[in-house]
Amino acid sequence: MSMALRPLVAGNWKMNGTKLALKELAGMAEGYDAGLRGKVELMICPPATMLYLAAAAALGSRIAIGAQDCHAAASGAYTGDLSAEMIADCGATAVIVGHSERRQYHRETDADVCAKAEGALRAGLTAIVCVGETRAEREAGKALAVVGRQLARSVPEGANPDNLVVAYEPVWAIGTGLTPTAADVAEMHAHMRRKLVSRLGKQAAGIRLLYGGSVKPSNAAELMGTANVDGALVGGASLKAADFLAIAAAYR
Ligand SMILES: O=C(CO)COP(=O)(O)O
Repeated sequence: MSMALRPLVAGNWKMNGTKLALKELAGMAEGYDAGLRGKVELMICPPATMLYLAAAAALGSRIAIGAQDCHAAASGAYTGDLSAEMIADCGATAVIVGHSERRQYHRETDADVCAKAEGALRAGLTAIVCVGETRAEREAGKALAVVGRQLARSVPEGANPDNLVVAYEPVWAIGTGLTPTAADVAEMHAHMRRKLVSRLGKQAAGIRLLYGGSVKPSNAAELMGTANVDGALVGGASLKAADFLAIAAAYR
């Protein structure tokens, strides 16, 4: 944890949740107000179908709402897509871009991710840019190089660090119950910090670097306590208020 940065614990609900899940959000808001507010920022990224309702429900609780993807353009003939402006119009304040599931299943390239991040910044949203190596890349000793390259190509030149969050999500750790060691996370996050500072300048020291991939209540304190880890991007364990709050409680 970097002492100077306000930690962020964000939940990515992926393609889970109908409006019934708003009761989990209400539970999160209740737990947040009862002792976590002021210590950690919380965000939930529900499916796009829930953004408007979730943002309205989260009003007053100060849990931020984000989307999981956006199109790079502000508007146009892109059937089925959503622009960052539309996401902002729903009351969301952030959007995840370049999640490995988008890179894998939708063949998004670093250039696509960079254009989406630019769209997010244009619309006044915080861009949460995801990077991470595959198992084969880690086993080949290429993890640092792969993530360094993704960062160089996916983070917009001249981005304002205030509106940028970077999430390190090793692909092999997502949904598998496997996590890197704290030493591997520390090495990767220090590497990411150096790369971002050399690209964006000194203010990049203020960019929050999240770890994501099988974060659970049982491993949150160790992962969140690692140098240069300024929070978490949580998948499965963000679907239930009790688990999500137990992870955020690493910052209590
Ligand atoms: O992909 C993730 C968050 O974006 C991580 O998912 P899990 O926490 O389910 O491993």
